[in-house]
Amino acid sequence: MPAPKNPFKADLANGEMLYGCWAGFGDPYATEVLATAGFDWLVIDGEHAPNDLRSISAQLAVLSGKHSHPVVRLPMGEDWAIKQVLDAGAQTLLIPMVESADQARALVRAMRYPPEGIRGSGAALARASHFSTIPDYIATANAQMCLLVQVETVDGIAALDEILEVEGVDGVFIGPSDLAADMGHLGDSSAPPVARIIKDALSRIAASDKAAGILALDHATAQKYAGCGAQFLAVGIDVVMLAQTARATMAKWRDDG
Ligand SMILES: O=C(O)C(=O)C[C@H](O)[C@@H](O)CO
Repeated sequence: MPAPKNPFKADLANGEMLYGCWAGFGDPYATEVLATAGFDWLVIDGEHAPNDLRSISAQLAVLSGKHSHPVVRLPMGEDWAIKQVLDAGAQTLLIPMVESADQARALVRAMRYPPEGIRGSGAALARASHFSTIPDYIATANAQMCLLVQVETVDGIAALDEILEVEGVDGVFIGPSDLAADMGHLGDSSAPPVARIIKDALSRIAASDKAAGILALDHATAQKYAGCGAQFLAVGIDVVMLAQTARATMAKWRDDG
């Protein structure tokens, strides 16, 4: 019995359009609610949301068997952290601030068991192997690993062509907020210089053998990014959805009664 198939990795390779959403409450109950919406992928965000290994593991558990595929984002691409979340059962990682092909190659190796990589062998006690009930897990896990690297700085954009050549990278996600900040347009990813770079980057990624990904919170921008070649397209953040809906609801009753 092999490691579980990664449907998200397969759908990316088949050119499927995949719509995602950020899961930012750091809570399995909220992520389970979000999964009822039917998004193709959900980002369990360990970079900007209050997540730790326990909360990430709990969210992986509630998403097991559901349509929404869990994409775990780590704060940074550290080998030890990658080892922990893969053992917890993550198969798809989104790693921020990737700025070189060497960095991307190191991430590929960190996600794979030897001889292809350096992932520590601890599957015997890991949720990933269903606690040793998948006898062939370590022999078959590498093929199901899906690596999404975030290119979101001026240096990262400059290295994009080399990053696109790295075997084992499945997708490249352009981080509009951080890219705008690094370009001197903090808080404004719609600034013309930033928009031009994003458009060019998405089209170059889409023209490669990798999938292009990005996040947009308004429909028009998301459609524009899709038109530029974005294939895994995040179209919302759960925290923002709740905050905006709650405030609008109170404002309406305060105004209309
Ligand atoms: O740079 C970006 O934009 C991203 O990487 C996405 C953000 O981190 C996301 O949390 C929305 O702000």
